[in-house]
Amino acid sequence: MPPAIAAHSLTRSFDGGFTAVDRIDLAVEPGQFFGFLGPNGAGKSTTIKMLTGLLAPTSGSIQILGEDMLNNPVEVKRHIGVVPEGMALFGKLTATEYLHFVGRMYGLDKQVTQQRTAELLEFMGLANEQKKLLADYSHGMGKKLALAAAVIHGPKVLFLDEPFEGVDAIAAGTLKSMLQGMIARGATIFLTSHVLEIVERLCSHIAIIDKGHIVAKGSLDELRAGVQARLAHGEAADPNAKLTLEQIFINVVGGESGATHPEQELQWLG
Ligand SMILES: Nc1ncnc2c1ncn2[C@@H]1O[C@H](COP(=O)(O)OP(=O)(O)OP(=O)(O)O)[C@@H](O)[C@H]1O
Repeated sequence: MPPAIAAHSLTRSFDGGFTAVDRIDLAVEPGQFFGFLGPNGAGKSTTIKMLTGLLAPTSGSIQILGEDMLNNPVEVKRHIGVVPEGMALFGKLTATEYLHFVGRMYGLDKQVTQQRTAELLEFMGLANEQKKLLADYSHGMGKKLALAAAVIHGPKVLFLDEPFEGVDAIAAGTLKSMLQGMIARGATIFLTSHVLEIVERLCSHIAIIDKGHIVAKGSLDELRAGVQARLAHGEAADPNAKLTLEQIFINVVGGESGATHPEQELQWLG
């Protein structure tokens, strides 16, 4: 079986010559819950936009479920769902109108679209907000609706850019169990999040991008072993300590960040 997501030497430069994503390779196997991590500005959203056909790469290749994204984007988009950065909702529609539009756009018939719309709005706790225009939705409500829209056609591969940002704890719990249910039924999920406790609980495999380069990838245990081996050379390391994902992340990308030395910074601040 081909990987659910494969990218080879994927690169994106912007005007002025700045390269946000620099020759990255990714392979996500079917059924994996994959966490894509990195500091602010590392290139996560740019990568997701390329993988989902929202942004053309400068160079490199992308295959989704063995299908070439760049040569056959329409076929690929049938099988994927995406919650992009910024969500891209239509402010002048209600939630029901929006989900009907998205469902029909994916080719679902009217009855299935209506049924799934009602189920999704109920599931997301938005059933009482059906008359409100999306422009008047709160940020968290918009996130939940964007996720509903991303799954209405039952995608095999789901891309989520910060799905838990601004979502309350109860809804986050509901979303997590929905995503785990999708994985149990064979879907593949590619997710970015700065909430590392959630990523640690959900994701079996992880890649970390920093300044456009992949600096670590593998299963959580492989990443842990890599950092542990590096730390073993230092004096402060406890070889028996089980590193959290946050500790792994900070070890992999935190070295140059001013935030790791807060006592040296902003002395004038209170
Ligand atoms: N359209 C654009 N034009 C110029 N530069 C851009 C554009 N889009 C993104 N960038 C730059 O590319 C780099 C990567 O941005 P990206 O949004 O992919 O980061 P990110 O890892 O998702 O960050 P965050 O965690 O803060 O959301 C940043 O330096 C950003 O300023």
